[in-house]
Amino acid sequence: MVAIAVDGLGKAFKHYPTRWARLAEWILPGNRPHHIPKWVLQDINFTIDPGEAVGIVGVNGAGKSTLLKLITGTLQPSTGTVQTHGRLAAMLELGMGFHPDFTGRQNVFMAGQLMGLGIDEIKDLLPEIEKFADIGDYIDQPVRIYSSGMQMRLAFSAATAVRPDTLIIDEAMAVGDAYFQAKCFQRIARFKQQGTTLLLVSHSVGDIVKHCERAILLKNGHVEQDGSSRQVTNRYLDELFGKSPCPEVQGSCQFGCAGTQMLNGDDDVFHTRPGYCVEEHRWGQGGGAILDYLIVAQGEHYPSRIESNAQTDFYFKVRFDNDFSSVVPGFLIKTLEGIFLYGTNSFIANEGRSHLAAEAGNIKVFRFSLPMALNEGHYLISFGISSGDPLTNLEPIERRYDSVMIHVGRTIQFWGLVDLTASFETIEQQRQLNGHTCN
Ligand SMILES: Nc1ncnc2c1ncn2[C@@H]1O[C@H](COP(=O)(O)OP(=O)(O)OP(=O)(O)O)[C@@H](O)[C@H]1O
Repeated sequence: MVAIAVDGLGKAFKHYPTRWARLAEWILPGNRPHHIPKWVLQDINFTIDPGEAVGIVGVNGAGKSTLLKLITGTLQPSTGTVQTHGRLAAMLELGMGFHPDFTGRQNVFMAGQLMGLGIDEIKDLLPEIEKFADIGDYIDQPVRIYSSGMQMRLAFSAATAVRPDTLIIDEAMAVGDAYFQAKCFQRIARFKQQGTTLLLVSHSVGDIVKHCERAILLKNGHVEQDGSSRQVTNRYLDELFGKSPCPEVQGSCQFGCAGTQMLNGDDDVFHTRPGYCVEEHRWGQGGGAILDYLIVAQGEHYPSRIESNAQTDFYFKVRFDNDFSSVVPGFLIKTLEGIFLYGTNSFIANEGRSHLAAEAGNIKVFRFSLPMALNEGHYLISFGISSGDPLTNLEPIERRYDSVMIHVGRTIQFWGLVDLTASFETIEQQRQLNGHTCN
């Protein structure tokens, strides 16, 4: 028996080209239809086994929420079938359909009954629901005065008061604060251990990889990929950031071959390289251009995954169109959320010893080498070339911010984003001697 079986599922919404078309269809029901079917899901097929944790990813409008609504029965399919087994709890949208004029407590009773619980059962569960939601006296206030985070707290707490066979969550937890989200994920993890099937829609690749072993990528209403969450989320990020595979330079040869390719050409091929982000921010005052880049780690060019702490070389090639008495290449790493993790330039990295000049027509390749002392995740790389005095006034010739995305693999060596390479020792500070304390 499977937990969820989706077979040939499709959903078309009615799209009316004009205001009058809707009216015409309403007042002339027997007449020809005045709408155009807008298919948002077509021919979706998959099964989910009991106890599996599956993430659904896809860009805005890909059909994720519609799929969950079809699975939970909130929407009726236009084609195909959905079968679910066991008790299903779903957090589809904020507030789980809470009535704004009723209090939190009254809403919990209504939601509990909709989930098939009896009044006495709900009464027994209420103290635990209140404790988990932790919204204090608001439980007796009308839901309309709740913040979105408070609604989500109460909704999650009520929906998961009894372990469901299948738990379906649509991005709803994003409105909770970090502490409450962690509490929710702890509960979800416990349910998973006890056999609950999980279906999770999230734009957070980290959450999908952490909580789901499998993921499904929806694209334009179709299943684009169904596989391990790591592979599928990588593909999703490629969709988001526009990675363009470049098979001729992928592989595991040493730097020489691609390095020669980099050195030889003078075309701008930056955007053709694996990991390139179409949404880069490219700017500067001119006088040169960053044409190409290469990443080498573990003996691989453009590795799809860099092991945490692996020594990594970032090469980038610059064409100079003007003469510069001093040029300064620079390099930055940020998280996908934009947190600036690390930046350096040739001057800082060489402790002030580096002085570089360039003439119009020169093409130069620069390299920053560093251990990828970061935790698992995706990061954005920026390259820059500036002119002027690195101590007083640098003018950007060209900067390609957030132009490359890298994926750093899992580590068990530290917690947090960055490996600050702490050392540890036990210091024996005090010794007891004959009842006296000696330092
Ligand atoms: N009730 C509706 N009537 C008409 N079109 C709808 C309706 N609900 C959804 N759609 C359309 O279906 C498409 C898929 O929407 P859906 O909300 O499922 O996408 P999604 O992947 O969940 O997006 P997001 O990441 O933005 O939440 C969108 O183009 C949306 O406009």
